Amino acid sequence: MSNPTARKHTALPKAQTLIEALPWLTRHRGKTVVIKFGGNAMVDEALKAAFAQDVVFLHHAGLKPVVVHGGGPQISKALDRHGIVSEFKAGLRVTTEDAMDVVRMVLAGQVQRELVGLLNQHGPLAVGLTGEDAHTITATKHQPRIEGELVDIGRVGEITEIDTGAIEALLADGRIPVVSSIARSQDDHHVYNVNADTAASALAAALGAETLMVLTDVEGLYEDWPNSDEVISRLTAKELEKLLPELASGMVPKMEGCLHAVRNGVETARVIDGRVQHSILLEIFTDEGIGTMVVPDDESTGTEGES
Ligand SMILES: Nc1ncnc2c1ncn2[C@@H]1O[C@H](COP(=O)(O)OP(=O)(O)O)[C@@H](O)[C@H]1O
Ligand SMILES: CC(=O)N[C@@H](CCC(=O)OP(=O)(O)O)C(=O)O
Repeated sequence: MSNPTARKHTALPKAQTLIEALPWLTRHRGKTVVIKFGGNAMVDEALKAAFAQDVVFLHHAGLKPVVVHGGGPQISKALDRHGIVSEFKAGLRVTTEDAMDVVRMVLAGQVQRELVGLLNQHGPLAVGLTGEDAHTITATKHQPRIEGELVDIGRVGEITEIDTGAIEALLADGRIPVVSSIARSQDDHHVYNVNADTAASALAAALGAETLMVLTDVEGLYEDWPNSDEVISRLTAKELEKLLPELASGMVPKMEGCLHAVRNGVETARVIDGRVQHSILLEIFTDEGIGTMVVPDDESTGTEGES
């Protein structure tokens, strides 16, 4: 027969881990966290399942997670199957009318459904929606300027308005909203393709979220990409603003999104490595964090690594 005292002792480290999390949980209880899960980070089944566990953990710990998902690689694969070539300009997908149908089908019908399914393995928690639903995200045609010229990239949207009503109602009902980055159009009765980083940051700002977390396929913002893998662990909005013109395509909407978020009331915006299992919990529970944290200018003197 096993010794009950020894059994209690082996469980002690688990109790200590829970107790260590107590100050963090007390500080963040009731706060909204917008988590962007990038298509490039959704690389295997175990990672997606661990992501769902982390989000459900935050929910049960009393936070209000809102998931915004990407799906760039998944869209490119589907377009390829339809014989449509993927082309990016200014980091955004050139989206013809035909491509838009595929984008919507993949984001809302495939990627979002899969995440909702994974989250709901833990209970009746997740509800999927797109920016079209209840006017959550409204956009107008986006025309980026490339070398001084306005360029037509099809049905790509620039967000003009966010209505947080549906998401707030779901949060109040104890649900986890899972949002696809498709917007209703203010110009016609069709829809727009919106970059998922941009959608996540606009939602974080409109919801008054405490944190925006962007999960991607690199460790964070590299100081001198692609020459070195030195990650910038913390920077202020002003410091980030200076860096923005030097950044390359994939990081541009992410870091612009982080800047927009912290300039509009979000306390911290973080870029973290979604290829690491349980990266959300690691970012939260380790003092130094594991990725890049952007803070508003007036918090530049805040406690190093405070999370
Ligand atoms: N300074 C940088 N630091 C890190 N990654 C960078 C940087 N500049 C460009 N990148 C690229 O950005 C990519 C991430 O963006 P993206 O491919 O759009 O990912 P996601 O699908 O997660 O949105 C990285 O894999 C990397 O190739
Ligand atoms: C306009 C635009 O580029 N939209 C993106 C939407 C998906 C996305 O942003 O996915 P990731 O986060 O995985 O990159 C696209 O069509 O790929």
